Amino acid sequence: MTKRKIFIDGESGTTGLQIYSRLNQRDDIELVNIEASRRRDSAERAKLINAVDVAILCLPDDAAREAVSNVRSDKVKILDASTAHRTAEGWVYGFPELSSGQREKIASAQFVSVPGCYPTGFLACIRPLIDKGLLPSHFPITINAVSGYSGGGKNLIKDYHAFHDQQAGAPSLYPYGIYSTQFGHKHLKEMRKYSGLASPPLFVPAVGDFEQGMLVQVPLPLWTLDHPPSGEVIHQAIADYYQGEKFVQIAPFEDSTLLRDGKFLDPMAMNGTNIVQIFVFANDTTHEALLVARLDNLGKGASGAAVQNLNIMLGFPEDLGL
Ligand SMILES: NC(=O)C1=CN([C@@H]2O[C@H](COP(=O)(O)OP(=O)(O)OC[C@H]3O[C@@H](n4cnc5c(N)ncnc54)[C@H](OP(=O)(O)O)[C@@H]3O)[C@@H](O)[C@H]2O)C=CC1
Ligand SMILES: CC(=O)N[C@@H](CCC(=O)OP(=O)(O)O)C(=O)O
Repeated sequence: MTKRKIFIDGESGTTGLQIYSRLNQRDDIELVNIEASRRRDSAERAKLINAVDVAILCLPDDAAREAVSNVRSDKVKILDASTAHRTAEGWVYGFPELSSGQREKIASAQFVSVPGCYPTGFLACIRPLIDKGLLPSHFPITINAVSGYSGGGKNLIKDYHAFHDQQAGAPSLYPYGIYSTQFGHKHLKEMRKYSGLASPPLFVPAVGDFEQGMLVQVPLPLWTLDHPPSGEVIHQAIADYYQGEKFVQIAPFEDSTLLRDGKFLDPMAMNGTNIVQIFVFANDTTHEALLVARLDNLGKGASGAAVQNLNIMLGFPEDLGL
C-alpha cells in the first residue's frame, strides 16, 4: 500500500504531540518530520507543507495563517487545528456529525478546520434543537464550561506543573477560575455560525486544576417559551439526530448512575476517547433544562477530531486509530 504523507506543523505542541501519538503506529501513514532546529523556519515548513498529502497545522493562529499563505499546490490538503479559519470562506468545518452532508464536504475539501473544544460540546448539544425547531434561533443562550488546563497549551501546562511542584516563582493558580469576562472569546464566531443562532451565546469558560477533560453546560430557561418542550422530547430529538453516530453519544435520560457517587458529573470521564457525550437534565414542572456535553479537550476537542477528519479526507475508515 502506498503510504500517505502527513506533516504535522507544530508537532511538539500539546495538540501536535497528541496527533503524533495517534498516527505514528499506523502503517498507512508516513509522518514527515521537520528537523528540530528548523521548526520555526518558514521556508523549510513551506517546503514540507507542499510536499505532503495532508499538512496538519497545530500552531497559534498567526502562524497557521502564514502556513496557509505558503500553500502552492491544490494537491495538498490542509487540516487546521487553530481558530484561524473556522468561519473563513473556502474552508469546511470539520465536524462530521454537525449535519447531513458535512462528512461529504470534509471528504472533498482541500481546506478543513478542526472545531474548537468548547464549540464541539456546545454545538453537539444545541444544533439539533435549533434544526428541529424546538428552540427558536433568537433564544438567548448562555454557556458555562470548565476545561482542564491543557486547553491553554504548553504555557498553561507549564504554569500548572510549576505550581504543583511549588517551584520558586511559580504563578499563583486556582483550583477553579473563570475567565473571558470581557465576553469576546475566540470561539463565539463558530458557536454562532454553526448553531443556527441569530446571536452569539453568552459564554463564561473556566479552567480547573486537572490536566484534561471538560464539561460544557447549556442551561435552558424553557419557561420563556409559549410551548416549552419536555425534557424527554429534547432528549429524544438529540438522540434521533445522532442516531448511528459513534463519536457523539447521548446518555440515557437523566441517568444519574453515570454521575460519580450519583452526585457529580466528572469532567474527565471521556479522557482518552474521541467521544462527546451529551446529558439532558430537566424539570417539566418548572420548565427548566440543562444540557451538558462532556469530552476530552484533547480528544474530540482537538487531536482525536483532527485524526477523524484526516481519515475522512484520505478516504480511510473514519474511526481508524481512534
Ligand atoms: N490545547 C487544546 O486543548 C487545543 C488547542 N487547539 C489549537 O491548536 C493550536 C495549537 O495549540 P496547542 O497545541 O495547545 O499549543 P502549544 O502552545 O502547546 O503548541 C504550539 C506549537 O506551535 C509551535 N509554534 C508556535 N509559534 C510558531 C511559529 N511562529 N512557527 C512555527 N511553529 C510555531 C510551537 O513550537 P515550539 O514547540 O517550538 O514552541 C508548538 O509546537 C492552537 O491554535 C490552539 O488554539 C485546538 C483545540 C484544543
Ligand atoms: C483552558 C483554555 O485556555 N482553553 C482555551 C481553548 C482551547 C483552545 O486552544 O481552543 P481552540 O480549540 O480554539 O484551539 C481558551 O479558552 O482559549
